[in-house]
Amino acid sequence: MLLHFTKMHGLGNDFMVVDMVTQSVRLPPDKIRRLADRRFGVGFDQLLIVEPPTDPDMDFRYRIFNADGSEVEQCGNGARCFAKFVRDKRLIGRDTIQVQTAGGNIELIIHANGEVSVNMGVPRLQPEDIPFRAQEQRATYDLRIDGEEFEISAVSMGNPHAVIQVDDVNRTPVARLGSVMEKHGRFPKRCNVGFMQVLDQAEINLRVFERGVGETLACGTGACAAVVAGRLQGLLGDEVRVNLPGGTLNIHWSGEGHSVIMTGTATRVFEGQTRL
Ligand SMILES: N[C@H](CCC[C@H](N)C(=O)O)C(=O)O
Repeated sequence: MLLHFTKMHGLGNDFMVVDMVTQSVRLPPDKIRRLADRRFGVGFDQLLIVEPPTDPDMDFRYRIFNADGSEVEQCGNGARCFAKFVRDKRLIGRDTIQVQTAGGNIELIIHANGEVSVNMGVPRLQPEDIPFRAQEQRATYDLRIDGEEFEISAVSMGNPHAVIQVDDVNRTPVARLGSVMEKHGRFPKRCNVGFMQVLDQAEINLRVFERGVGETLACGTGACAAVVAGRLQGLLGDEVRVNLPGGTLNIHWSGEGHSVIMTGTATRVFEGQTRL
């Protein structure tokens, strides 16, 4: 059985994108893990599946699997690549695309310059919606990681994020702290871990240790979660440039109850096929 796919990335966060509208293949977790392997398989941070919607108001359904085979609720960089993929494959003729995901429905807008804006929906801050174990919703929570006390924010963009403010992202032990924080007991579904260095009200540096993957070159939902966390602490304004190792995203959020809008590039690397 041949599986056709497109290799793409959003600021170096890389994806194997599979059209399950015109082809149909079963991809169990062990097969996903093998495909994710950069030596024995295609190699990716996430596998993105394009499917027909089950919600008649949506154009497509978008499923996301981490390199470890776990299915997750949302992927921001992947959403921009999803938009480019369905337009390039002529699976849709419009530049505004309504997409159903496990983490909530999102709207993708393809701009004339090739950049894509994604309405990522309203961030979820109530502990039970993240999910995060806490008595009440707060802007920050005290947490012990590896014997050290940290002040973190907890935000869901459909997927769970912890955000930790640091003085310098380049001097932060992201792998050590991220690997402990990802599995912290107060996040029942584990979490993505963002390390945010606030430069001023309109710009941050960010590194993200992703749930089920490890540190990636960029994380779209992580960028959204960091801006939400920073704004809730009065550190950031409505428009923020987020500098990630793989490039910069523009995030707009005008406060609680409003949607987060993420804008950035999407890149196709190559078309491929693999025998299953
Ligand atoms: N790279 C993705 C995030 C994937 C999130 C996944 N690691 C999870 O377990 O939630 C992004 O651009 O938003």
